[in-house]
Amino acid sequence: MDQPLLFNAFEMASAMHNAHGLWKHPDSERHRRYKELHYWIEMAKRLEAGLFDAVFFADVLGVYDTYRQSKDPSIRDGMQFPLNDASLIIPVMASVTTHLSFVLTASTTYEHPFHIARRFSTLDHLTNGRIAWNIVTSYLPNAAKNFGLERMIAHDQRYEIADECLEVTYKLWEGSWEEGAFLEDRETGVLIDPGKIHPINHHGAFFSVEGPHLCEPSPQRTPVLYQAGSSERGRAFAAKHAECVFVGAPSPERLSFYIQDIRQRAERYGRDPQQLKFFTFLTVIVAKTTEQAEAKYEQLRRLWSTDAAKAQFSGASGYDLAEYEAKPADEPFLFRATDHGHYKAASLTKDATKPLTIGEALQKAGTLTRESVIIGNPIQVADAIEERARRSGVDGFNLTHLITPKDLDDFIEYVVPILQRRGLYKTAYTPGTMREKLFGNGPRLAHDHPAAAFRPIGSRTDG
Ligand SMILES: Cc1cc2nc3c(=O)[nH]c(=O)nc-3n(C[C@H](O)[C@H](O)[C@H](O)COP(=O)(O)O)c2cc1C
Repeated sequence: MDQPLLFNAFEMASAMHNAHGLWKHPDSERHRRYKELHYWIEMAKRLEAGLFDAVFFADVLGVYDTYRQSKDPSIRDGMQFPLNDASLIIPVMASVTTHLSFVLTASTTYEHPFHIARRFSTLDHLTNGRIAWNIVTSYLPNAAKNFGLERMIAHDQRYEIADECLEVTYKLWEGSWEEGAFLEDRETGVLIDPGKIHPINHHGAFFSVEGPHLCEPSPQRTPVLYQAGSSERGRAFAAKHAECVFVGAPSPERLSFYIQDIRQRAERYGRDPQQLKFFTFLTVIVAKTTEQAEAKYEQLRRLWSTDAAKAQFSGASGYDLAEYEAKPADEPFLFRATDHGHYKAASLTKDATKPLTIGEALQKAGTLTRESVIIGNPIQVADAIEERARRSGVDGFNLTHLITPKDLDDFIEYVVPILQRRGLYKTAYTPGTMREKLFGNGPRLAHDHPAAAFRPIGSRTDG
């Protein structure tokens, strides 16, 4: 690896996030303090001191209620519920940091592109160009019902809407305001030149937007674009739009397949395939000694909530695992496409290292399995991270922290210095916007990105 790996703290403005049942651990603070402004101010300072690239705020717009056809298993353990709006937390975190970037999730299915464009322009201004958009189409039935629908829009149809949503935001961010529109000319009495502000007059299958964009061009204009699809349609979308892509798969080899596949698809869209950066999940249980780390893992395993874990898997995949609990455990656990997300089901079926029975799949979905975490002393953890990156070709990780904020402190104290000595972790931030830190080619989207086609004629090669 010729450059340091990238590390995001995987977060949510919620009581618990992917640490099922661990609110019961004596060191857990987040389930009480996630509501406090000062908690997030402390978090921002901690992450910047630890030289994290970004804090990645996942988000959903409903409660997971597929498992047992009930919201109770999610609510009981605070599984991604209660859940606040991270867009209101980010400016506060930005005010106490200089380099830490922020990834905010927004749904193309339930949020209108005009709103999305204004929110991200505002955040790009307030963070001085340190904002990214994690583009999601949303996979929860309760979210559909929260926005007036009887049932979810079909999986691939959501990506059709997402494609048009992105086109509208590109027109607003990249094409509506020319450079130099802000004149502040006291002689002529013109603050902003109307001749440089343009409507977008978008009329499409799903959206109709006249414009112009209400916001003045921000440092990046278009936020850095993240996406995490692993289905056929999801990978096509990522290849067309994403600068940073999440891939979740149970083996480095399967990760590598997805990375190469999406790079090849990006090339077919006329994009430089090396301009995409790939991230995957990482969960670490580290302590000074192997024995202490193993003891920590045993304690977490005992506190783990199988119900909350199955609620998350069922909601993300559309497989009500309660139905599988009633089937013979030795039957094969097979993939079937649902209108939820596909990657969770794929991880236990077509991406699995071997075919699984229903009993094996239920065990993996419901427990804190050894293969889902890296356990060990600092050297062992650093070795495992280095090997996973080398075998898969990922550029970085989304670090899940099971006990928050203690696990982040442990990672920064024990693992970061070793990775730094190996050249695998930065020792200082580089200057500039989030996009400049990631790609080193200026603050704007690359000129071969589809958004560039919406720039005013004279400025299409910017970026
Ligand atoms: C690291 C990661 C983070 C994700 N964060 C969110 C999120 O915050 N909200 C959401 O609705 N979906 C989230 N997803 C799910 C994706 O948006 C998408 O639905 C999923 O990858 C399935 O895509 P597919 O159906 O194209 O395979 C995330 C997925 C991954 C791998």
